[in-house]
Amino acid sequence: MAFYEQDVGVHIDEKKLQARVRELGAQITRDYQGKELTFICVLKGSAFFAMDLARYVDLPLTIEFLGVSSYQGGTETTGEVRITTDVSKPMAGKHLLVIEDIIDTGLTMSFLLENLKARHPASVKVCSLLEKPSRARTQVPIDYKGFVIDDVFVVGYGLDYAERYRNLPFIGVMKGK
Ligand SMILES: O=P(O)(O)OC[C@H]1O[C@H](OP(=O)(O)OP(=O)(O)O)[C@H](O)[C@@H]1O
Ligand code: HPA
Repeated sequence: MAFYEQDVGVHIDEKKLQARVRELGAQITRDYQGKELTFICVLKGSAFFAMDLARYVDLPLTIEFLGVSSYQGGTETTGEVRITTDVSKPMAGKHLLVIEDIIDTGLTMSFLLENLKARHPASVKVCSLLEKPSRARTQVPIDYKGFVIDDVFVVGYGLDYAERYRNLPFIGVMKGK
């Protein structure tokens, strides 16, 4: 039995996940023709998604990482979003695409959009693999969306529970959470 099977069930399998990531990459490629794009990968959760997506984007692409944390190990947000690592360059004049694994309450993304817009980029758009609309506390625009999910705590493909399960190649659901 694999290490996760007792606690985690498959929610979106690897094949479906990769097919959708490929479609999103093609859509982004079409929409940003003629432009230079900057991915803002929101750590840690979006790391796996962002790196797969980048391979499907056929454009000149700069990759920046921005670390934020608000769940701090549990299944409920603390409501306080903290930047743990900032991007390495000024963002003024750049076309930014913020890459997230999940928009749950929306608090992280709404904080990030306000923060990034204050840096005077040419544009800011949002790409999130998952959206959990039933838990939204604030409305955030999602320009590119992978899947809409129900109110379940998901793990895998970057998403964690107490730092575990990020390395699963599929989206799983925690049994009993
Ligand atoms: O819409 P929200 O309710 O704000 O939740 C979404 C955020 O929560 C998770 O990050 P977390 O704070 O757990 O940090 P991590 O990515 O390092 O796991 C996830 O990666 C998003 O960034
Ligand atoms: O469902 C989730 N799983 C893991 N991390 C999260 N951060 C917000 N929602 C989730």
